[in-house]
Amino acid sequence: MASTEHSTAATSEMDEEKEAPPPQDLTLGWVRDALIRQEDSIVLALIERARFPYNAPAYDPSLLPQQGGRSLVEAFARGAEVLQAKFGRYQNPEEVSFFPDDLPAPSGIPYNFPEVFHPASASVTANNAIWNMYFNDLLPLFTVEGDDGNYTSTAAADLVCLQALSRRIHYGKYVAEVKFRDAPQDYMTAICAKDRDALMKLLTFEAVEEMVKRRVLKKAMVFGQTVTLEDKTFDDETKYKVDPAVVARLYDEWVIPLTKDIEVEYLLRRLD
Ligand SMILES: O=C(O)C(=O)C[C@]1(C(=O)O)C=C[C@@H](O)C=C1
Repeated sequence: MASTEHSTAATSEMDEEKEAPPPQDLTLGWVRDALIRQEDSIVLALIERARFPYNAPAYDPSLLPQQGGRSLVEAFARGAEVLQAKFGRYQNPEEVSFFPDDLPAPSGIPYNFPEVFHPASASVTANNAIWNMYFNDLLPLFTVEGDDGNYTSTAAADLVCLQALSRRIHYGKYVAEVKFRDAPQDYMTAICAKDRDALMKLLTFEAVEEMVKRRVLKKAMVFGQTVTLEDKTFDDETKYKVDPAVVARLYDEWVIPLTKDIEVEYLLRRLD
């Protein structure tokens, strides 16, 4: 009996860790838990990318003339998206393509993902802004200068970071939908007036944002330590795999503001 109880408890803990599709009766608590889980993916993706130096040739379009003016990173991302689209990645409304114009029809295993989004709002995207922010602002902050020739592995690691950031930021659509359903009258007034400032004010919870920033800073410290068998204390001299301050800044300057932009854009189309 005791062992059955134990295994039941273990299963439910594992279920909490697993990423299940959003339920139809979405709650703000459920969406926020999903955002917390995605913090792990983002921090770990940055740590993986930081294993390689900056690797400038991966971003230089002149080095791959046969790719029609595209850098290795862009050509790799486009090719990876084509392959992943073919096997159904973008059937999941959580996944948003960076290059949607060139994608083939899916021929993967069919699955009925719950339709949570309002149809007119579903196509809202911030992927251009995410792409530009990642390469122009973020990447130089968490990679060291240098060239170790691992351009394709670098491009693959970049794409994992971009996809994790994109998924998190576009989760703003779930947040917006659930907030709209919870207080339709408040939101309808601002939507009808096309009042972006009022919408921004309605959907902002500063105390939650502060908690998110403190938590990602802590996660970058915990996940970014070098684990050894010796006892040691962590202090200002501790070297982290990615600077925790950069992860906090990523959320403060880009992830949270872009999530809020997605929420506003989603809501503006919510009554169409
Ligand atoms: O949790 C929410 O209510 C969200 O809208 C998400 C989020 C975030 O990006 O983390 C964005 C806006 C809020 O001010 C708080 C947090």
